[in-house]
Amino acid sequence: MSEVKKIAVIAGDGIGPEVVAEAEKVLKVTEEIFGYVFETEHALFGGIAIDERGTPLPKDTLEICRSADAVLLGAVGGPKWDNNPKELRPETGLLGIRKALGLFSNLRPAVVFDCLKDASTLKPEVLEGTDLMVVRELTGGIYFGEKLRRQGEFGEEAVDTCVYNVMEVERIVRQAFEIAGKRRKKLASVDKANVLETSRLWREVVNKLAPEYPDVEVEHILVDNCAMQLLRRPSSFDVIVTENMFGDILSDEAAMLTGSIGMLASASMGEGSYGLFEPVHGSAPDIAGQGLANPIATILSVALMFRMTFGYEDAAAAIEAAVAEVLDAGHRTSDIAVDKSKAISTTEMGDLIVAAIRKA
Ligand SMILES: NC(=O)C1=CN([C@@H]2O[C@H](COP(=O)(O)OP(=O)(O)OC[C@H]3O[C@@H](n4cnc5c(N)ncnc54)[C@H](O)[C@@H]3O)[C@@H](O)[C@H]2O)C=CC1
Ligand SMILES: CC(C)CC(=O)C(=O)O
Ligand SMILES: [Mg+2]
Repeated sequence: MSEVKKIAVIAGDGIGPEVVAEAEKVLKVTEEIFGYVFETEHALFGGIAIDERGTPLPKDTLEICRSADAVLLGAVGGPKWDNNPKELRPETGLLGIRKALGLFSNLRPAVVFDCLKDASTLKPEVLEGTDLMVVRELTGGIYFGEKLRRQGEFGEEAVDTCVYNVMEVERIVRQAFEIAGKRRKKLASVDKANVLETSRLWREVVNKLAPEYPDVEVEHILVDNCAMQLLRRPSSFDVIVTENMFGDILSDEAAMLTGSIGMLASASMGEGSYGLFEPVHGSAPDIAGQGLANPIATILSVALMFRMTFGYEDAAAAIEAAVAEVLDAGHRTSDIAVDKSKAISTTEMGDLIVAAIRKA
């Protein structure tokens, strides 16, 4: 019997439970077809944990994640909690779990499916061949810096502080170089070095490490230019490495290359193979509870888990092939449908992908 792999499952808020339910169907069919064994343990997290336990990140949830081999997360957040004090916001729990688990490296692949080119707002010829990976520093920068309010010369002021140290930059840049070395050997380092001191440190570190990776071509690009070039020449990008906030923004922009943020998976890793796997998107309160959510981002996050944490390349490839097969057959959730009248539901998309895995 295959070794039991423990997966902490966090559904979260909004569409989180809907898309995680589809991903759990994929876990089950993988056990059936490939003989792998998963022990899942659900944990409360985010807004629902605030409501039920008075904190977005209960201690037992962190323990469940720490004792697992990997974490599958849906999404957290919603208008209900937006005006809470900082410590009672779901997003604080998200930043907290990333920091607590040492997950400094957020990998966000964006690959254009040929059959989905018409789902993008960009011209098909511009999208041709787009296959990029955003490597986002995930536990530093302005999201984790000091935040305060104070009385200034002109009334109340708010302050957000951005800090990066050499160690934080080196470890994410090294990962990005190594990833680029296994891909098309091009690394675009994105910063705002013409203004920000943290970006000047970032660029110095990239330049210091570059000689260790002579086969990787390095491009330094300012974040505003990169945001524009992502729409102008997306297929020219291989690996993008950048700090936390820029990566957050650019990876959502990359969603439009693929047709929808409902297509974007992610892996949050530390130095080892342990990881937290979640869709790039959020809890989508505007469509929650309507069966509209595209589960593919979460299902492809399971494929990333199989590949990066468990080494189950066969199962990872089977999931990715099943997603491609279902999309090639013309099945679309509303976010990627040209003819919305033909759109299928979250559960129908999940069932079709499971059937395609089973049939393979
Ligand atoms: N990792 C996480 O848990 C994240 C949580 N959030 C939280 O989510 C909440 C909503 O944030 P938004 O800015 O609206 O971002 P969002 O990513 O939840 O939604 C942005 C837009 O994309 C659509 N969308 C998102 N996922 C989709 C899917 N799977 N299928 C189809 N359409 C999808 C939504 O309907 C919405 O129109 C906020 O509370 C935010 O803080 C936002 C990003 C990440
Ligand atoms: C709380 C936010 C940083 C979540 C988010 O937007 C993300 O991780 O992409
Ligand atoms: Mg984001």
